[in-house]
Amino acid sequence: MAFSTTLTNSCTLQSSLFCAQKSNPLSLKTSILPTQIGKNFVFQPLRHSKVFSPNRCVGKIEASLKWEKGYKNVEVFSKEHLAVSLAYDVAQLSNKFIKERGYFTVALSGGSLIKYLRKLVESPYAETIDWSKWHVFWVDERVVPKDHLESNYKLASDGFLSKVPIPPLNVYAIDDSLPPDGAADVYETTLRRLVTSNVISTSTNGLPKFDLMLLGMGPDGHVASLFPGHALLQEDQKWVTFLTDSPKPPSERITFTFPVINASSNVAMVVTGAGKSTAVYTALEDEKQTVMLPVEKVSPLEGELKWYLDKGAASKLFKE
Ligand SMILES: O=C(O)[C@H](O)[C@@H](O)[C@H](O)[C@H](O)COP(=O)(O)O
Repeated sequence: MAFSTTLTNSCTLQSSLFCAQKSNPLSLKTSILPTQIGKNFVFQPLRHSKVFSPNRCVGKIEASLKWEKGYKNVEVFSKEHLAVSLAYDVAQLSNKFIKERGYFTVALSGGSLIKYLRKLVESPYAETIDWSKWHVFWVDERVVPKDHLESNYKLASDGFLSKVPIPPLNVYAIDDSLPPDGAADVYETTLRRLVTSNVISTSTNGLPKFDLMLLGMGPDGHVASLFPGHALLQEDQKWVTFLTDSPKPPSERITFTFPVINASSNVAMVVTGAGKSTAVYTALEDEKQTVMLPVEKVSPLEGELKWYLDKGAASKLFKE
């Protein structure tokens, strides 16, 4: 429950407000959530500056808002403040897990997530995080060469990994010489080896338990390469699987399965843009749809899920 620690430290006032209204969290929009004036939201100051690190204060995150809904922790930021907050939280988790276990295992998605990690490569994190203990994986990857424009590895390497001193052997790209089925099998074998050697923790049900999984979400509610209506949503045996019919190009991909995603210690769901507001609303509102979006299946069994939204992605949550 590492995120909880961060949240409690940073937001005592809201936590008590949220607890008081937890039975109907969306009613918060009429009380402490923002009112909409024209196209702008008015945010209430939320955080106690005395419990912030200096860096957190510099980011003016007091202009964000947050509420809890059961296991779901949700924060809404400007895009800039989202990057500041995400970096702070990732750094906290990195320190915690390196202290506890000697490693920090992080699984990345592709997409816009990578640009929201940009503050991690800046001061103070660039100097203070013990990058030598990081082990980096991909939640999903397109089966293309590593230098291909569509490669999630290339995206992360160019925008993040090349800027920090993570040992190359700790960065687990797919074997891009293999077809999708072979690449998925080899990736799962790698995970099994790292679970055996305790680099990756193990959940009580014997699955790899990543310290942090960083997920994006598509406008259709997909996460990783697990798309609406696809048979892989039900995969419960494999840790890593493949598809050759991805509705989002490129068609050939490998992906972690939901059991592995939900075995994580921490899942950060980083979602921005008004184009995703309907899927965000569907995922966070109470009345369950007959057909669940993939994102609704993200529910860590022994861990913590936290949503990082921008105002566009959160916009439907605030409508009366
Ligand atoms: O390989 C992929 O296509 C990505 O891993 C994908 O799952 C991504 O995370 C979401 O589509 C969100 O992407 P955006 O944040 O760019 O919308």
